[in-house]
Amino acid sequence: MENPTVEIRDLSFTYPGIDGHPPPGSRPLINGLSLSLGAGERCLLVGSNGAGKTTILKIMGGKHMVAPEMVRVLGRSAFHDTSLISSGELSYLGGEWRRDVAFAGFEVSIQMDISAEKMIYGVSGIDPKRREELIKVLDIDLSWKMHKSSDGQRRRVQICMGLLKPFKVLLLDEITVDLDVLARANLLNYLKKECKERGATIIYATHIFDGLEDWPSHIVYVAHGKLQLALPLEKVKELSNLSLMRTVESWLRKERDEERERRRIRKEKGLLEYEKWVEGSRVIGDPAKSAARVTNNGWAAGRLTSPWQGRRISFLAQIESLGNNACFPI
Ligand SMILES: Nc1ncnc2c1ncn2[C@@H]1O[C@H](COP(=O)(O)OP(=O)(O)OP(=O)(O)O)[C@@H](O)[C@H]1O
Repeated sequence: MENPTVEIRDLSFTYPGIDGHPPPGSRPLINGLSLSLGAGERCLLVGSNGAGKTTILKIMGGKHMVAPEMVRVLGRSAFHDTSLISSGELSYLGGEWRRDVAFAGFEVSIQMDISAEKMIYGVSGIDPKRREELIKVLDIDLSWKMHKSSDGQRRRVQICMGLLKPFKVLLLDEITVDLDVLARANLLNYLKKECKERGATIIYATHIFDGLEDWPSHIVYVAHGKLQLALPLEKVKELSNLSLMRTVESWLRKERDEERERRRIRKEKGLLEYEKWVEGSRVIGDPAKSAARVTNNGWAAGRLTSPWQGRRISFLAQIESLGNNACFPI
């Protein structure tokens, strides 16, 4: 793809342990993931709980350090180039919204005794027309006091703040849970328009498929931190005559059944049925015994190269059978 807005190349990542390094014997949480997205594309990021969606979005949003060549947004690394976020070119919406709303590089409490108007109009350099449109789309009452608002009302203000600057890339980590049906539908329409009219790129991780049937241009499915599938929506529809939600449900069911089967076999062989967890990372077997195969898998404080570079992306066998055209150009 020429000039991708988002480019992930062979990304591997492990949450660091208390000493700042991957725990002994840990396997990367995100493993050999590659993906390219272009201007105007709306990508739905799907996967079961714990698959790694939030971690991937946070890495793209510069919240975790990886080697700069592993993740490029608008040709830059968000972790190393903070102007990507502070300029508003890259916007990340998700995370601990109940406490804070990140804006222009600052964390502002969203539960203070402050009005929606003060928060929204307190941001300088915003196109007034864009601001008015967002207030209308999200149906925000400017007199709402943040400390006395409902979860959904606060959420609308948070979303408005995150969209005030005309982003080029938007990362959404399920932020519509508290929105009512109308607010959600209006927001999704607005975001689609942003991609179509301004060429923005959106990556949206969600479990809620209501109103999404024709929203995405691409579907990306991750399981256990690995890319399983990355396809244009039409291709997914060609492959499955089920609704998008039922299609994703069938993928997750298959994944769960395979996982159960793996556990059954492990148990049969007298091995540990479940993987052990050390410092939030997966460890197979006894961590002490497996210390010998410690690898640094992408993350290292002050270290900007990865031994995993150059590894090829791996897909499930079922996806391989689709051929190379099944994936975004990488
Ligand atoms: N700060 C952290 N330190 C260590 N491990 C973490 C941390 N955050 C998440 N994890 C682990 O990383 C794995 C992936 O988590 P992540 O939040 O990325 O998944 P997800 O696909 O977004 O899940 P969900 O759909 O439940 O939101 C999980 O097993 C989780 O326990």
